[in-house]
Amino acid sequence: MKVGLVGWRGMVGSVLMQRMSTEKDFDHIDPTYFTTSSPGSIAPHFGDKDAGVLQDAHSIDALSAMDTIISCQGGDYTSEVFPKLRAAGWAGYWIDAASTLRMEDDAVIVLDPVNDGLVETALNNGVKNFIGGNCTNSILLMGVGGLFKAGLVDWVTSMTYQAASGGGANHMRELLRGMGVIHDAVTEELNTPSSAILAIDRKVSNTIRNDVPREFFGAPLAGGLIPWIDKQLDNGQTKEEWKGQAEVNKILGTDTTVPVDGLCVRIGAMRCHSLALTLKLKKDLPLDEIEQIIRRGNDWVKWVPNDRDDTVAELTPAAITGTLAIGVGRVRKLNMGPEYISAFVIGDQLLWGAAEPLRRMLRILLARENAQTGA
Ligand SMILES: NC(=O)C1=CN([C@@H]2O[C@H](COP(=O)(O)OP(=O)(O)OC[C@H]3O[C@@H](n4cnc5c(N)ncnc54)[C@H](OP(=O)(O)O)[C@@H]3O)[C@@H](O)[C@H]2O)C=CC1
Ligand SMILES: N[C@@H](CC(=O)OP(=O)(O)O)C(=O)O
Repeated sequence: MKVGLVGWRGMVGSVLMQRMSTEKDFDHIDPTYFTTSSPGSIAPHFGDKDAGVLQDAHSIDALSAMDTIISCQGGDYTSEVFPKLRAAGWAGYWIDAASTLRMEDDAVIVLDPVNDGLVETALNNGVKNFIGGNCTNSILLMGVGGLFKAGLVDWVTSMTYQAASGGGANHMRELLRGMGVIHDAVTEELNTPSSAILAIDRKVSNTIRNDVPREFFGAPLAGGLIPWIDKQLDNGQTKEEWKGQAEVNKILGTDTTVPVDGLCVRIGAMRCHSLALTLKLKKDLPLDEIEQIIRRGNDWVKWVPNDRDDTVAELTPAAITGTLAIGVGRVRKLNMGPEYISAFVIGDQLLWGAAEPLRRMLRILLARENAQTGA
């Protein structure tokens, strides 16, 4: 299969290349690398394959030669190039990390451990556009998808704690610079055990207000949080919050909309998104049964018992970052009634939240191609 890779050197694209190398995906494809900035330069050698030189990511002719294109280049690129490519008659598979096409009727939001049936049906029906979901929603469903698939969820509120990486590489750098600025302001006092903590705190507060950089986030993130992610909508939701219900229901292919809503908050984690959930179940189930349903959701659920030691050791960004595990813990019955449960879900937003569903979609296409050719 001739596979065009656009956006391979960006943050999401780099994680995708790492995962494709680890999983030996390159053994099964004939890769061509595209660039918006340096066509003609030497292409990278992922999977030890010589791919010649970088092709122009705006060349409809060059793109049209591909059977499948995977783009991590971003929404502006998709908006500009995708319609031209289809208008030129290209009938290949388009796999994309950007949100641009997600809610289109002729596109499926791909998260195969949760919606492989829907993906299969779409392929059989000739659908060609497969788009990765919003990171928060993919992590939510990788965590508690078992409950949704069992038809047990009446509604869910999702209060999120989202990492800097969701904004991109510059946002991660800004967070780290901010941490450094704060530390620099009180280094001397920190090295003096007798210094007064309230004096340190006063200096830190002033530094956060005045000196922590905010060019990319628009507010100081280091030492704080920002309870707003993405654009403002007329109904008071942020765009990130709006995506919750829209995407979760589309991923699941629900006939009746399951309400999903909550507040999305940016915090000073690097690349792990977390969600504190309140789920109203359709019936009162014992906790051990709920645990089994969640565990059976998919192979990546890492169940964390609701006790202190396990939670602080296993249900944190420090434990989850860089792994494909989706931590699910703090599951207990809430005071509101026996059908109300809490859950805390955490995952690496560059893996399941961005790159992993894309490479798995490629694998699904390769498996179909092999089945058709008898290879
Ligand atoms: N960040 C996230 O968490 C998520 C992002 N997405 C989607 O993925 C898209 C890409 O996001 P992300 O990977 O963060 O974007 P990046 O900004 O990291 O990369 C996008 C492109 O920028 C160009 N670029 C310019 N300067 C550099 C540089 N110094 N290093 C690397 N690339 C550079 C590259 O294009 P070229 O090689 O052509 O110059 C690259 O492909 C987003 O727009 C979004 O639609 C989806 C889910 C999550
Ligand atoms: N908006 C997400 C990251 C992202 O890229 O989302 P989307 O793929 O829906 O645009 C965040 O900031 O954490």
